Amino acid sequence: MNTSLRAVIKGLSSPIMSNITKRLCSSSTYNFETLKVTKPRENVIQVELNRPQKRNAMNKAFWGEMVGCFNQISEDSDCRAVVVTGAGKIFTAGLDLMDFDGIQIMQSDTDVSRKAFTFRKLIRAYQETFTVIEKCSKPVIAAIHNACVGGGIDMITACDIRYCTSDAWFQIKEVDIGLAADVGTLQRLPKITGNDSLTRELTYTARKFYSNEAKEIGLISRIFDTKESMVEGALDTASLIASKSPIAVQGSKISLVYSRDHSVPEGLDHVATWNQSMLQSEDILKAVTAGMEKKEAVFSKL
Ligand SMILES: CCC/C=C/C=C/C(=O)SCCNC(=O)CCNC(=O)[C@H](O)C(C)(C)COP(=O)(O)OP(=O)(O)OC[C@H]1O[C@@H](n2cnc3c(N)ncnc32)[C@H](O)[C@@H]1OP(=O)(O)O
Repeated sequence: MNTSLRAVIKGLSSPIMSNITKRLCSSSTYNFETLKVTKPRENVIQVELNRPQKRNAMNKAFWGEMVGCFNQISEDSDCRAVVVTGAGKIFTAGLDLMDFDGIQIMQSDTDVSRKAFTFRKLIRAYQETFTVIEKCSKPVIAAIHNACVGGGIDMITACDIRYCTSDAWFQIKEVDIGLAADVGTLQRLPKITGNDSLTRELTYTARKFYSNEAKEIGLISRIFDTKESMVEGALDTASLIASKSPIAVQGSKISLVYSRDHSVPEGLDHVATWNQSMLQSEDILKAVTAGMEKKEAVFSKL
């Protein structure tokens, strides 16, 4: 941010503006029980699912913390790309079957319709846990090793880019525990793979599928031999993204997400409206000049 803008923002005294000032002028610290958040590279954040003893199963705390974490990342001007990894033996075992808000709702003896309303609120809240990844303007790369089960597929399908290890396997497990997947897989996977028939097969049968098939169907874009090489590869991609104009990268993400859910004419109209402002960015001159001079451009924080 340039000095005069900083001064103007600092001069504004309302509580909302002072929050904005804090956001723009200071870098974030992250503190979560189920997520380990680090900054392994310049302008890159790594979010590690961090319950290895429980195979990174998604417990009550996790569903809330993801929302807090990604909202914070969205506002963090020192972050331009994110890598999501899993600690320990596997990426994630999906929903924590022992620590799930639905258990209390099921056990309560309230009227069935009232229970239904409560369940609806819970499901909508759990959906938000992964939709925040899509809403986050910074590109998010999922780096998946070994198993990615149930809620794990919901999560990775909300990410921008997916890498995995050669030993990775995937399972849309929900029918095996008696439910229809409801936090994103059924909506996002067919759009990612463009294969409706296969999405239905994988959903109805809950059969495991492995890294090669995941790559063939377009769920995964790169396979690595080891977790270490995959995480390095994901961080390299994140660093490359972070070296580009944040105006260009974040505008691209917003346009891609919008266009996925709209017609081509609507998408074109949306990006025209977007770029009528963004084409005026200083980043364009910086990028073009650096390109001509064969130098690296340095872009201001966003
Ligand atoms: C509104 C709802 C929205 C969300 C819906 C989401 C739905 C889903 O995610 S459906 C899928 C649910 N997940 C499962 O059914 C997977 C169950 N786990 C396994 O099959 C295996 O654990 C796995 C193959 C993933 C890994 O096997 P491994 O041999 O490596 O580990 P284990 O010895 O089985 O487990 C180690 C400890 O972790 C605990 N654990 C594993 N998965 C879960 C889980 N999903 N929920 C709770 N806890 C889990 C396991 O109990 C062991 O704990 P401990 O006995 O204390 O050592």
